[in-house]
Amino acid sequence: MEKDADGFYTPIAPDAASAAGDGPPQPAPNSELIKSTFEVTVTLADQQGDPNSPLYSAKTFEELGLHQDLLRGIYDMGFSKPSKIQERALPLLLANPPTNMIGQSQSGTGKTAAFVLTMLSRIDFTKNTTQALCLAPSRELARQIMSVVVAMGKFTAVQTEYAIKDNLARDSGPITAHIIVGTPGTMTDLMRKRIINVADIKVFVLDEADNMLDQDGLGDQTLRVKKYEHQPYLFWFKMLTPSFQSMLPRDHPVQILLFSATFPDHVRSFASKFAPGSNKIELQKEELSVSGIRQFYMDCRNEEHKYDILVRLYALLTIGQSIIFCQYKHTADRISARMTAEGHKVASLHGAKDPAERDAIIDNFRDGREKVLITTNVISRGIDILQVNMVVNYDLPLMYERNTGSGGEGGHFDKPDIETYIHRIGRTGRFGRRGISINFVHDKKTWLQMEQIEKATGRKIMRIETNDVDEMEEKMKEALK
Ligand SMILES: Nc1ncnc2c1ncn2[C@@H]1O[C@H](COP(=O)(O)OP(=O)(O)OP(=O)(O)O)[C@@H](O)[C@H]1O
Repeated sequence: MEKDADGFYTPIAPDAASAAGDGPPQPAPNSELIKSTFEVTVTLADQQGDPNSPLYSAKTFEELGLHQDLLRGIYDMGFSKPSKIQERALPLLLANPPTNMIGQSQSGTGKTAAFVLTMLSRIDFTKNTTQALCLAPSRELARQIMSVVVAMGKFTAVQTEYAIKDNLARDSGPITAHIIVGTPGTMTDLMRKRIINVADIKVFVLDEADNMLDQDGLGDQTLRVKKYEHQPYLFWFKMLTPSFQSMLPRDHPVQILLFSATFPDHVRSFASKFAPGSNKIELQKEELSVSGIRQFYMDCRNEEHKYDILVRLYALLTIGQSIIFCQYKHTADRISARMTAEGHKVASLHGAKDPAERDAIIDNFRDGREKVLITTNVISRGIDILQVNMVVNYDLPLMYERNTGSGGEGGHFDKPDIETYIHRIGRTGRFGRRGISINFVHDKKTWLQMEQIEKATGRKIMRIETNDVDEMEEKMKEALK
């Protein structure tokens, strides 16, 4: 397949975009071109035609035949041209009759706009009924997706509603919003109670689909089990997926869209069943993460040394914004309390905090009022904050494996969680920007785990000396240039 240097543009500030006034919508002024080097494979559901043909890619948003109101929304957001995934996916997503899609593209390459435009394009605004549902694994991501729906739909009559915890009044009546964005547990609950009416649903989107469709103990992957306490939405989805699907309307087809930066093999086949007959856009295995993210590691002596190094990095962490990932909520709380007591300004966010507090913490971070966020996997996926230029894996992401053998009760966290690693580091280096990630390793076991990650992702992870702060600073500043 031909390499395409044209697919990937940096955004420009929204206020610099051509204001959406009267007359035909105008693209944002030329933005700096960034070479897109990754390759995608397109497989068409009907096996007809050549997926490399220009017919299957759109170099401009106009070519897509989008409604003027949507074009105005896109340009108002400062987008001038489609990114590679948008260029490839949108013609397939918008074609009639609607076809399902499994869309894979690296973190920060613009998948959200692809599925949001599809939802908005398919809404019949003359009807006050729910016509599109979108599920995301965390409330933070659901809120972010909603902000894109609202921004892109700014010049349409779209009505939206959340299906996230504590967002609806207890006695709220039926929802009539065109698009509902939420998390699986609340969405399913509202569907069961018939507060959400699915009769007119045309589009159903699963963002971070591989995560939510991970069937764990099924098929030949019976041993690959993640521990639900650490990813409770997996539990929800595993329990609810079959009933969820059965709640969707049967009298007309629903376009099912599955998007993610990762689709591990054991999820891929289930995804194909969940979204039958889909067009597929897939990444090569060795291109799962973007090249703009420079990856480093630091050899720490022990757990306490990890903390010391983090504190020594503080000045660097606050040059832009940074996210520190821990395996456990209590670790995130402990190190943030300790750093705060020592006079550093940091925030911590995890799933045990109440919803209002979570919203305030992520909003503060998004607006730059907090510069360092210490967290768990809860925001490892999807969160798009362009100023984040550093990600620290204070603990490497690990997956839970059940013990094998007779009487194999319990399990252990020993195996690196490659997908979560790819998503975590993808919180930086968004849309062609540069970013750096640093892994803390502190013993042979963690070193070997990191080696497995390096092998699986095919990207070099460079060592940084922990006892030479100047070298540390120099290397990092160099990487961000
Ligand atoms: N065509 C475009 N022109 C300019 N900027 C864009 C364009 N498309 C998307 N962006 C911007 O790129 C950033 C990343 O997009 P998005 O969050 O959709 O990435 P993603 O592929 O969903 O990433 P992830 O896998 O991490 O969820 C966003 O800030 C978005 O506004």
